[in-house]
Amino acid sequence: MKIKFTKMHGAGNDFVVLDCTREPFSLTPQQLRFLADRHFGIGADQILVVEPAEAGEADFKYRIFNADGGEVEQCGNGARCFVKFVYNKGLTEKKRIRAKTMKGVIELELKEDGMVRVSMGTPSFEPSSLPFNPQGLPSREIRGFKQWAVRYKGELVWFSVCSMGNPHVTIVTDDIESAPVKELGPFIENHPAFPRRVNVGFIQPITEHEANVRVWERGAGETLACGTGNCAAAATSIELGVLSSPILTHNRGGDLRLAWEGEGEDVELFGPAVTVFDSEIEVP
Ligand SMILES: N[C@@H](CCC[C@H](N)C(=O)O)C(=O)O
Repeated sequence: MKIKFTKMHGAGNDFVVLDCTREPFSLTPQQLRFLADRHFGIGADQILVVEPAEAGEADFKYRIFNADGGEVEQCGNGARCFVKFVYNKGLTEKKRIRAKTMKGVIELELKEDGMVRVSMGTPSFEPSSLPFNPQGLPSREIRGFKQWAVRYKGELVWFSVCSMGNPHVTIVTDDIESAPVKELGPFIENHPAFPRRVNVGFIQPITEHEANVRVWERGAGETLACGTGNCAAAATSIELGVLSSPILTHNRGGDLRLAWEGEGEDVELFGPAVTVFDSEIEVP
């Protein structure tokens, strides 16, 4: 089967975007892994599939698949690319779009300067929302905000949990470059306390409103940026009192801007969305 695709990225978090609004088709997890494969396929952290929404519920349905072929709930950088994709392909004339994801409807806005603002929904710090089963793990509170620890190489590593629709752990570090993202990331991603696995973010506050961030993504490994990982890390850092809104984050693939006014409010994410090329590929 030959399919048309668009390669895009948001701060270096890269995507294969598929238009299934006119002709629906479905791909097996093996075919999705092939598309994401950087040696034998196109290469991507996630595959984004645009579908029509049910009448009245949203403008589009937007599905997200990790490079390992698993379908997931939410993707912040992908959401920005999705907006640019539907607008540039003439699938809509709207610049404010509502998109239905696995976890509900998110609101997006294409700005005049080409940047995209996404309302990513309210963060939840409830363990059950990830899900996270903390039984047996050491715990503590900082300013009334709960943290837990895993033992890694003989040391306790303290972390917080946050759901942005998808599950996140955030670890505050004082040196982002030496943070063991590639070792501790997969260790926590696959820890039995997280039955649906988890994304693992590291954040190094620089000033009250600025931080460095790296994220080990569930089902994709370390990416150059993770939008929901940045949202979770920002909201967690605000709760811990180490950062204040608004926050500028530096990621290996570029900068993102975030704002969160506290409990019950949506996290706002701003950043770039770039089209790299359009092409087609024979999928085995
Ligand atoms: N890159 C994304 C998140 C994609 C999904 C994530 N790996 C998960 O498994 O939840 C983003 O920009 O948010």
